[in-house]
Amino acid sequence: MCGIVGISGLSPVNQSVYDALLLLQHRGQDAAGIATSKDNHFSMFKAHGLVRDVFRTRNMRSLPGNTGIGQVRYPTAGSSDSIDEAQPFYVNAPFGITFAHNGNLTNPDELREQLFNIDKRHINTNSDSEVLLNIFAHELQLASDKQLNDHEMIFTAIKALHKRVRGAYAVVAEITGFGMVGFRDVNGIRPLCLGQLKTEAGTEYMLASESVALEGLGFELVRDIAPGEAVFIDEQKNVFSEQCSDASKLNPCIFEYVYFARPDSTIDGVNVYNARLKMGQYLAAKVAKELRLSDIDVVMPIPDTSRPVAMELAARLGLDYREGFIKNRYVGRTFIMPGQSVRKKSVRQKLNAMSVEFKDKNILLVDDSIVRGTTSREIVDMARAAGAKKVFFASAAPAVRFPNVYGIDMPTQQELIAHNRTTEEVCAEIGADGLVYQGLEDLKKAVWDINPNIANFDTSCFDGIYVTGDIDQAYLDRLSAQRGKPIEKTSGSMSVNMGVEND
Ligand SMILES: O=P(O)(O)OC[C@H]1O[C@H](OP(=O)(O)OP(=O)(O)O)[C@H](O)[C@@H]1O
Ligand SMILES: NC(=O)CC[C@H](N)C(=O)O
Ligand SMILES: [Mg+2]
Repeated sequence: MCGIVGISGLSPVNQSVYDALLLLQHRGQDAAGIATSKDNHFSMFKAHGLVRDVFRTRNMRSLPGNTGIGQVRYPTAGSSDSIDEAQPFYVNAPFGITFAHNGNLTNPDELREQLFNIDKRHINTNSDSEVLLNIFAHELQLASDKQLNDHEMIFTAIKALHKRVRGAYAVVAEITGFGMVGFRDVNGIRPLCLGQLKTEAGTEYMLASESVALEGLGFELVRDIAPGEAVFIDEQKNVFSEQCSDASKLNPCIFEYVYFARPDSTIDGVNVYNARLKMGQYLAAKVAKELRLSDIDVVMPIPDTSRPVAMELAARLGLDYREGFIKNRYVGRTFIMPGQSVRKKSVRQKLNAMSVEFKDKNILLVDDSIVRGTTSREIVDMARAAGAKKVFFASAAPAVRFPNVYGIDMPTQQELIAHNRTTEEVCAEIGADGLVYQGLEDLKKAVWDINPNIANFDTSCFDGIYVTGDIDQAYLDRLSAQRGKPIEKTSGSMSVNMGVEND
C-alpha cells in the first residue's frame, strides 16, 4: 500500500505535503517523495527511507510552489531497491506531468507492449506506476488535439485510460499550466478523498489516500472520490468532477479496514476504528462458540492495529483486557517491510512481553490478521517464554489463502501460512492452544453495518475472487515466478538517474 497526497494551495505547500506524508507513513515505509510546481516549473525530491529521514531542510527549500504532490511507497511492482521507482514520477510531454500512484495494475505487461509498439513510449523502470503515467500522458496527448475545454480534455483522457488499464489505482497528478487531478479505478479498490480548507485568501484543496491527512492539516473532508470518477482542480481553484466510466462499482479492498488504514480515518463512509470495533464484536461471538471462555483469563492485543478489535472483544465477552506486549515506538510496521528476514527480526525488536501480565495465566491473543505468520509464530513463543500457561489466538480477518494483486505485496501462495493448511494445522504451526478466525461474511458485515451502500468488497486474499475478473491460476503462477524470489533490501543509496533531478 502506498500513501498519496496532492495539495492545491494559495501559499507554499512543501511543509503541508511533508506533514500529510507523515500522517500517511503507515501506508509505505520504503521511500518518500514530493514534487511541487511553481511558475510552470517542477521541483522534486525523493529517496529511500521514512519521511522524517528523507527530507532535510535544504531539500525542503528546494521545493517551492503553491501546488504539490507526494507519495510514501510500499513496493508491489519492481523492487524496493530502485530509487528510480520511488514516486512521484515525471514525464515531460504533454505539458509536463508529475504523478503519484497507490495500487497495482493487473495488465502492466500488455500495457508495456502497447506503449512500446503502438504509442512509441519508453518505460525505463519495472514500476507499474510508470506504465500508468505513460498511458495517462498518451491519452492526454490525444485528447489535447480535440479542441476541448481543459477539464473535458482531462476527463476524456481518463475515460480512455479506464478502458485500457485494469487493476487498482488511486492517483494524484499535477499537469503544468492546468492544475491538479485525482482519480480512482472503476472498482475504487484503493481509497482517495477530497478535502477543503477555507482561508481568507480563498479555498485550498487537498486529495489524499486517507482522511487522517486532511484532518491533521485542518482540512475538512468533502467526500470520497467515487470509483471511476476524476476530480480536477484548476489553477484558479475551480473544482470539476466527472464519472469517467460506465462500469464503475464500489468494491473497496476490505484489508484497508482490517489493517492498512489508520483507525482515525474514514474511508468510503466508514470510520476505520468503528469497523474494527465491529470486527471485535463479531469475533467475540465466534470465540464464544469455538473456545471455552472459562479457559481464558485475559484478552491481549498484538500492538498496534488489533487494539480496538481486542478491546471490544474483551468487553463483549466480559473478560479482562490487558496490554502485555510493549511496543518499541521507533520500530515501524513489520508486515510492509521488504524481505522476510528483516520482518522476522523486527517483530522481536518491536514487541516485548511483560511477564507480570503473562505469568501463570491463560491468554487469548488477538491480532487483526495472520498473513505469513511472522508475527504470530514469534508472539506465541514470547508469551510462553514470559510464563503464560495456555495461549489462544484469534484473528479479526479470515485465513489469508490467496495472493494479492491490488497493492499488497503477497504475490505467492507458498508464503502464506494458511496456504494448504486447515485452521488446526495453522494453530499447530504457530504453536497456539487454540485458533479462531473471523468468518468472511462477518468481516464484511462489520463494515457493511456502518455503510450498507458499499456494493461489495475486494476479498480476494480470503476467497480467491478477484473483482477485476482478469486473474486466473496462470496469472498467479506467472506472478509467483516473477516476484516470488525473496526481496531483500541491499542498500539505502540515493540517486535519481532520470526525470526531474533531486537538488
Ligand atoms: O502474519 P504476518 O505476516 O506477521 O502479518 C500480520 C501482522 O502484520 C501486521 O502488523 P505490523 O507489525 O505490520 O503493524 P501494526 O503495528 O500496525 O500492527 C498485522 O497487524 C499483523 O500483526
Ligand atoms: N502499494 C502500492 O500502492 C504500490 C504502488 C506501485 N505499484 C509500486 O510498486 O510502487
Ligand atoms: Mg500487527
